Amino acid sequence: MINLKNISKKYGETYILEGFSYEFKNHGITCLLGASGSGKSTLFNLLAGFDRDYTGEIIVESKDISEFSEIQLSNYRKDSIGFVFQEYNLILGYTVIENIMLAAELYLNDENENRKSALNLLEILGIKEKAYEKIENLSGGQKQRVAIARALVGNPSVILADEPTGALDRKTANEIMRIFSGIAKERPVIMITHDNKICDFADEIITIEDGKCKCIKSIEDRENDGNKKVFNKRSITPSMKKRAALNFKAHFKKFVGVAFAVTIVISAVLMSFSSQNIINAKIDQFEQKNTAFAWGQIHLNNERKPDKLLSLLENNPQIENHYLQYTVPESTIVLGDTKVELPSKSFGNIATETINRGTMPKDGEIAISPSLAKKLAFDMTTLIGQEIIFSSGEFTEKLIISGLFNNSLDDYYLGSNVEEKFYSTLKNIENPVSVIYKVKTFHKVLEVEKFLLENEFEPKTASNQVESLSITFEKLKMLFNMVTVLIVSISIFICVILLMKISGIRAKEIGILMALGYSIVQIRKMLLYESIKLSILSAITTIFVVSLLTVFSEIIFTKTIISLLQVIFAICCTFIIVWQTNTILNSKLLKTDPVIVLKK
Ligand SMILES: Nc1ncnc2c1ncn2[C@@H]1O[C@H](COP(=O)(O)OP(=O)(O)OP(=O)(O)O)[C@@H](O)[C@H]1O
Repeated sequence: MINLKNISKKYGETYILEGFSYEFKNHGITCLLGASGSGKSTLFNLLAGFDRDYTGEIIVESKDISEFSEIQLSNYRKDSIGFVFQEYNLILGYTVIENIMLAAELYLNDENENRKSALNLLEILGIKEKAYEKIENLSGGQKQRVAIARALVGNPSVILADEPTGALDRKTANEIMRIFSGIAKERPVIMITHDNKICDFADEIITIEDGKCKCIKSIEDRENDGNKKVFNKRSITPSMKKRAALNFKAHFKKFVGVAFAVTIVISAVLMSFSSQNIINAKIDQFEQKNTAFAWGQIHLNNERKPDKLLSLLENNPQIENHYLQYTVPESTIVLGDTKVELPSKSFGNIATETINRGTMPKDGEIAISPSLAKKLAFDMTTLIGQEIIFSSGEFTEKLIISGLFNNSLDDYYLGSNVEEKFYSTLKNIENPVSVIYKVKTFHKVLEVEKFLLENEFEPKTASNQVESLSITFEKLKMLFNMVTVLIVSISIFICVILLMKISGIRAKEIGILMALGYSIVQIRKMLLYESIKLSILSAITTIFVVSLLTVFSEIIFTKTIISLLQVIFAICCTFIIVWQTNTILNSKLLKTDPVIVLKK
């Protein structure tokens, strides 16, 4: 049935097998003994069709396997060979029956029939009661029985066993060998071993010496004794979708781990964007409340014409508004029956005043000093929000008191629009006292101030407060960014470790599938379905985590800090990252060398 003709195999310039020839008998156990490094595993890999780099002929069931294509080799492993390994090479996370059905599915598409034949084999091997147990809960001997059942379920012509008792104690090893003796009645069992005691069960013993075969013990070939078994082969295409689903179930915890790790990375990035949102929102809020901080004022000397300054302000894109200020005449403020007369004054820059109650005046508002407030009401705190009538010359306007600012004199500040309107009603105004300007954004105050100083104009601004606030905001942003970078780094590290670990486990599984006779096309399909499932799971995890973050942010910041666009971005990113990473890992997995992974 198996005839090795003049096999030569070398690594580099060293021949491991050189003119190795041997014809295996059609049944019985053949032990391949030999010193370590003599070439036993090399021969095993050639017989299995894992290694094609050799000369000579390997004739199995009248066909030379050296002429097989990759697909034909997969079919050869599926139809002709049943593998048993020292380390069992069963799929962890699968149950006993699932491991056996993994091989059975290659022959028959009927789940019930496959289950029946798997249970039947388990009964023969004495572990039927373990059928629905997870592989990791079995003893070494039980695992090897499962591996034997898996090897037999396809009814192979040959059993190839690599140190099948190497991990077992003597008693269990003998039990397993008795099973092999039974199997060997119908087909050849070729077994690599170091263990001389195992050879007691062997019908034939061969060894490799100087790359050639040396027969130590032989039996009469009983090929023509009329008991030759006929190996019926049915070949079908197993459902890789179903296989992917089972894998997904078996590795669910690991997949969830990966999904969460990726989600945390994405959420960390999202939080980084959102923290910028929070900071910007806080700055905006502050600016809204403290619009006067954006004002600067430049006093004009009599001899200095304001034309150059006005043109500088006009052309500066940071400036939102500017106007000339004049000395204003006496004025009156009326609140109900109370009327207060106020002297002539020039407006300063409210940005440099300290507001101790309420806010700085905006459009249609006025801020007053405490001494003036006292003249208007007994309890000055009640004044905020009240309406007064301000009049001076021809100008009369109803204004709301926005706040109280620190000043010992009877003084007031008008909202900028009111102030500007007021100037337009003044007659005979020729000499402006100062120019006042407003920058568009609060944190540009310092930039504009620097620009004016460079042009030899010295503005009066609230630069000290603005600077300290800007530094605080910057530090806050930096802190957020550092925390984000830290979280992202840790998450990426966890992701890489998890994916590498999963990849290692998966490589072994891919090796097992290859040994069982699954083709690369089938394995690629299975990995594709798994990738889709993992990517969807990761996207769902992201939706879950982002929803939680949104709820928390609403509780903590009392508003949504993550926009819908950011959520969609996070979900898409998760899907793409997982999909891409998987595609790269899967292409590496498909290049798995079963020889290497099955030996580990
Ligand atoms: N991929 C390889 N590249 C180079 N040399 C290799 C390779 N695989 C095996 N060898 C060498 O070929 C020789 C035979 O190795 P092989 O694994 O077949 O021996 P073995 O008889 O199975 O040994 P052991 O009983 O220790 O498993 C050794 O000297 C080994 O170093």
